[in-house]
Amino acid sequence: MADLPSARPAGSTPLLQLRGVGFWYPEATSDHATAPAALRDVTLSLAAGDAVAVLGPQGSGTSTLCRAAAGLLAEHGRLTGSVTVCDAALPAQEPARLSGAAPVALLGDDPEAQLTGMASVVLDEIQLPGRLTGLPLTECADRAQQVMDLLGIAELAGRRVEELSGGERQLTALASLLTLDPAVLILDQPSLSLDAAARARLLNALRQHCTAGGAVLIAAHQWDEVTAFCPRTLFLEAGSLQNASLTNTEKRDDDVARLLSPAAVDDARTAADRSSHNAGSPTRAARGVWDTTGAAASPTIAEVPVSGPSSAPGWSPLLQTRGLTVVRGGSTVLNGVDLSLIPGSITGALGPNGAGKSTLLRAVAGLLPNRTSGAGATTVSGTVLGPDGVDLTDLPAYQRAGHLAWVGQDPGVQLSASTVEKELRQTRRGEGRRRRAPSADEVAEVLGRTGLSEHAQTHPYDLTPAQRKDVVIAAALLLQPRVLLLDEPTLGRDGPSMERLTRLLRGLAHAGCAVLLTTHDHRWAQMLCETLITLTKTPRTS
Ligand SMILES: Nc1ncnc2c1ncn2[C@@H]1O[C@H](COP(=O)(O)OP(=O)(O)OP(=O)(O)O)[C@@H](O)[C@H]1O
Repeated sequence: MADLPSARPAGSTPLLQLRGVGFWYPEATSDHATAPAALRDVTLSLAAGDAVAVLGPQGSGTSTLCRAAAGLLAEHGRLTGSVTVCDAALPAQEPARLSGAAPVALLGDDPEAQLTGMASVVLDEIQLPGRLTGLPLTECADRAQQVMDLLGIAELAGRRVEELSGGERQLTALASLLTLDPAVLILDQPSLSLDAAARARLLNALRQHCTAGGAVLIAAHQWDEVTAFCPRTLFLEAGSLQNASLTNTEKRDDDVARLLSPAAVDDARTAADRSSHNAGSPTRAARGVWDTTGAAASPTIAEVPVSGPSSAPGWSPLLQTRGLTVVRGGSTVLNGVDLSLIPGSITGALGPNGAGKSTLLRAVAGLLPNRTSGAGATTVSGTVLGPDGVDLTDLPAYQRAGHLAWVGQDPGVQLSASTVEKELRQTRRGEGRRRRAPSADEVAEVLGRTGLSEHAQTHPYDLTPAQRKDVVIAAALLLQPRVLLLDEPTLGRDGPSMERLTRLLRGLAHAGCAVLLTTHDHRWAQMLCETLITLTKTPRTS
């Protein structure tokens, strides 16, 4: 950005330098010599213009590395080695004293924790970091306008934060960070929830950041066009950076040129496709990274049969919608959606950010009660029929739950217990006085199916966002639903987790369940779903 006070040192001084960084979380610090480290001897240097992707499976330490690089770890465990940003040692460095130009800014990987909760309107949220760092109001407004234009979200400026879709929230959080014009931009899974067009705009923003002399560090469990943007790819395994790094330098210029051409959306996918077929792709898969560009090739996923009981004659739909229409805040979000889900089917709902995918699932689950006045005015019309043709249209959510289970985009809102096991034990199946808690064996079984066996006694908020989603999926499985509604189940998953999810869903379909899911991972959806529906975004009238 032009004419801003710069926190960047001149010349070739590294903007970010980690030297021999080790980190132990508090529970491991008592026995530092033998306890497993979350990070071990990590050495990494980023100069002006550098973009580095650190890839690794869930639990490998990618988020810990991001927080260490941002100076956010030392108080919560034992940190060894050193971290310097723009020649200042962290965590002593204080961004607030640098006249609005922050040396380092971090976008975390938890979509539920990215927004401040201090602003009710998007424009205020985006301006907030600048205002907190003492920038003049006009400067805050100028920067906010620039980053909203860059990320293509100017239309969101006056919207209420609580009304945003998942992708709109992610873009708002990114915009807030960019207003700080940080020297080092640290992004933990920045593509979470973003559609292809938004990913292309993010790439453009990252390119501008690097061209202007900044540096970018991206951490991810998934390979996509945003990680492919980085000329250097490193792998993290059990907290250690591995020797086998993938240098994309020779293809970078070509790929980036394509990614940023006018047809950036299609080209972004093409470039990532091409990258996935280079020598690095097997390396990524072997290291537990999910390749959003090559999902169909996974042999372990192909093992589970696709067809369920739907092939038997005489099965009637488990879920039907007729003319399902949702109007929110005066704008039509869903317009006459007709769906029919037969037993054993997996249906994918695709569409850009804000198209109404979550709204569809919530409307089916009965989670959008009619409210005719006020800021969140919502009207739902049309018909929803459940298993055996039972009319769910006028039933409240808790009564629909006997027929279908809903796993929302944000798992946090569905969790309330202090351990994973307690959360699952409080799931109640059946109706009225016949409702009963699941047995210990039933809980153990779903923990195994969702890969959570080792985490039975873990607090859900000590899990990764993807694992938290698994807890909610496990609770849904305990309800033995005939219809499963699954909102964005792929977010933040590594390769093994994606394969487990895929097997789980195919197993459910094989047992006769009907699954309706939403995702931005189109390759995965094409491989998994027999039916794909695409929702389009309707222009807002207010
Ligand atoms: N309470 C509300 N009042 C007004 N508009 C709302 C409300 N809640 C959601 N919306 C809007 O409805 C539209 C659809 O949102 P929804 O979350 O269903 O989109 P989505 O397709 O799931 O998007 P994403 O891919 O980003 O998750 C968005 O424009 C969103 O801002």
